[in-house]
Amino acid sequence: MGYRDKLFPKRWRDGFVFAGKGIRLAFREERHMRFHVFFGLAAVFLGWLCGIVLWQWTVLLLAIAGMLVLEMVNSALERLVNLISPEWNKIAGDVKDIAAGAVLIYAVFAVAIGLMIFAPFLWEWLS
Ligand SMILES: Nc1ncnc2c1ncn2[C@@H]1O[C@H](COP(=O)(O)OP(=O)(O)OP(=O)(O)O)[C@@H](O)[C@H]1O
Repeated sequence: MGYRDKLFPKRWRDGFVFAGKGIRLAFREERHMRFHVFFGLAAVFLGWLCGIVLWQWTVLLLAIAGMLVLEMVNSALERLVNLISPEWNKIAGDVKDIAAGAVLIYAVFAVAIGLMIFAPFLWEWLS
């Protein structure tokens, strides 16, 4: 076993490679994922512009990461449902709807968090 394999075993490296593949796939093939990445980056830029403090960065990054993760889980579930049940099936539809509902709930809270962090800065700029 080489020095590199001892430090970072091949199965760990493979894990990162597969995860990276999944992230690229979601970004390339899922429109909503690109939408969330765009708004996440816009929020980070706005945070930098406004000079938000550490706790605000923490909350903002948690909200963005949560949104991206949830969207990816939703996309994975959609694909799994399409694989298992390509025909119409009530339970298959329920699974997709519940997962989509979870994304919507998170998105509403993420927007609320964004407003709570940035509204005071926007208010100051406007007044
Ligand atoms: N196999 C199925 N059986 C029953 N209902 C389904 C099935 N597939 C989809 N549906 C219903 O149609 C809706 C839309 O499904 P679809 O696969 O187009 O997902 P989507 O949310 O539009 O995906 P995308 O994120 O790619 O736009 C689901 O939320 C569900 O209500």
